[in-house]
Amino acid sequence: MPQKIAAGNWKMNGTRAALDEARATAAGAPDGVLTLICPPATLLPLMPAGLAKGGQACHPAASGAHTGDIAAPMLADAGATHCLAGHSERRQDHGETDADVAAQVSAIWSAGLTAILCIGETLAEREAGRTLDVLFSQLEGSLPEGATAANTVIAYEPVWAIGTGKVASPEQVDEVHDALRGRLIDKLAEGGEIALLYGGSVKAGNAAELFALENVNGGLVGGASLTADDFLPIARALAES
Ligand SMILES: O=C[C@H](O)COP(=O)(O)O
Repeated sequence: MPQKIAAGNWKMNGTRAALDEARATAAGAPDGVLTLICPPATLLPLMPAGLAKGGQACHPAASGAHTGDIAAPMLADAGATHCLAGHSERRQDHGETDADVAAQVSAIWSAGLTAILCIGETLAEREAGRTLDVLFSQLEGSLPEGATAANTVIAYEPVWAIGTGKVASPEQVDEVHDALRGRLIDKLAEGGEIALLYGGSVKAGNAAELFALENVNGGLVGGASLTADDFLPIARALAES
């Protein structure tokens, strides 16, 4: 069985005052689930024990003259075990291509971290009936050779559902996750064991029905991961699924 993962992405939110929420989340994290928070890099070394920690992005190089960037070994040094790659906000705001994302995933692996590779279609692509084509193409282009259940997690995040309050329906998520699972099994020896997360307006009220789906192994949660009151019920719903 793939690992169950409740992953929070704090995005560009949080100063030291937010560490109280991380502490409360760590204190209430349920057994049987990897509860992970990807805070801003400034908070990474300050995060409490009892939670897994992740970076939100990294540069493909291990060091060098890249002002403002963060390298995967620095994230590892600051306590991260995971790092997101290819989040749609990075693809949009920073023009990251599949090739850029693949280079980041390789860097994440080289630093001994697990990559959480994000893929997702826009509303226009969904309405044009291209959802699976887009996702398979992102998978092909942004996941290098060598993915295993230990070094890779895939997060399906429909762009139109991120931060909009519009969660994908269980039918839509089920269809996509089943297709992704099939593709991973076809391509990779450990494709059946790689955790598949859903992301996009996950909250306490919809978590249980999403996590009940066969190929949904957890969530990548943005807004509802910022407080323990919002995030813990999601992690608990996953533990009970
Ligand atoms: O990384 C998290 C996703 O972008 C989902 O964000 P959201 O839960 O605020 O919609």
